Amino acid sequence: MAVSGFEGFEKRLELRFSGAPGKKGLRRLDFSKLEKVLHAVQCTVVSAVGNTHFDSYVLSESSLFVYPTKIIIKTCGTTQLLKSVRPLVDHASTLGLTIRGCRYTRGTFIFPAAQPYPHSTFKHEVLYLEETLPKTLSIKKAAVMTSKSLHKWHVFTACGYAADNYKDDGLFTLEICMTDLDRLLASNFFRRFNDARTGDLAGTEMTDVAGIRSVNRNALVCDYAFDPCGYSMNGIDGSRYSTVHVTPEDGFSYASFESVYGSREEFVEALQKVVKVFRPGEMSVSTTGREEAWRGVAKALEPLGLRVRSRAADEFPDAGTVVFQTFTTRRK
Ligand SMILES: C[S@+](CC[C@H](N)C(=O)[O-])C[C@H]1O[C@@H](n2cnc3c(N)ncnc32)[C@H](O)[C@@H]1O
Repeated sequence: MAVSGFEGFEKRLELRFSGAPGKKGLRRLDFSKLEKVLHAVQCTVVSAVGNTHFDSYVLSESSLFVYPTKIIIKTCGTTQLLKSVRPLVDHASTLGLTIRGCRYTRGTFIFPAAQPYPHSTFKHEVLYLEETLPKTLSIKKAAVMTSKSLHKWHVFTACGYAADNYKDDGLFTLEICMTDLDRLLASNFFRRFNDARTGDLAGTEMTDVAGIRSVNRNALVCDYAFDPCGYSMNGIDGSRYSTVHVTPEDGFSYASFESVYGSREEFVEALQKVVKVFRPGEMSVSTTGREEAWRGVAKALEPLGLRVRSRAADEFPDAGTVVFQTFTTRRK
């Protein structure tokens, strides 16, 4: 942990592959190999669950999702996420899979000086990715999407041939980053002193008490409570994942939510439920994929007292349209 506090803002990496012989693809990767990759990143698995579509792991610092031809790995704190790129590409190759696309995103760190190389600056991260990814991923773009506050959205994407470029599959990814959480609501993510319970049991209670279960009642939830505070959960619902992470400490409180949606109607309800769980003073909402996904976000947040402060949009190879919007409460 940084001397001053825990860095909640996650780094997120998505690697897309092709050529999976057999249905399981990357899911055939030995757990011991995954553990070694995570060791290099400096985190461990605390809980795991899977279904017919994918495997989901709650990590000591956020989450990992393994699909037959896609890996999403999200880590916070002072982890070195990008150290996973080379071993993941190499392991995939031993399974007959070739990397086709890479997407790396993150917000603005609360404690940037505590980040180790290559996460010390976005420039270092981009150079590291460019040096580490196979040269075949030659269509690249890196950009920092700005806002009226300190919050920025850092995006790097890379893919190979034009044929590997982004294809609209009707889905988009929603990523929410919330800071300055309501103190009373944040207290739901502190464990009772000496409660003598496992992280899983305490996590399940937090999921219910905080109202996270109601965000998607169809999801199978894998949750974990850290000691003395902190919470992570992965939800799995068919082929779709959702994930929530909470750093509740006052002064650097942070919570994130991420999921995949097919329609605006679907996600607007989830967005409102998530905001009610945390009542953040400030938040950002990033939508990646379908261009029109951002519409309706401001209207959904307005009744909850959140006012749009900025909106930025850009196009990325392998990702489609990214729209980054920031909000503040009226009390600010
Ligand atoms: C891993 S969780 C959630 C991470 C997520 N990115 C976030 O900040 O929302 C981080 C929270 O758990 C707490 N925590 C307690 N023990 C921890 C551990 N061994 N590893 C990581 N976090 C721990 C941290 O202080 C922090 O409040």
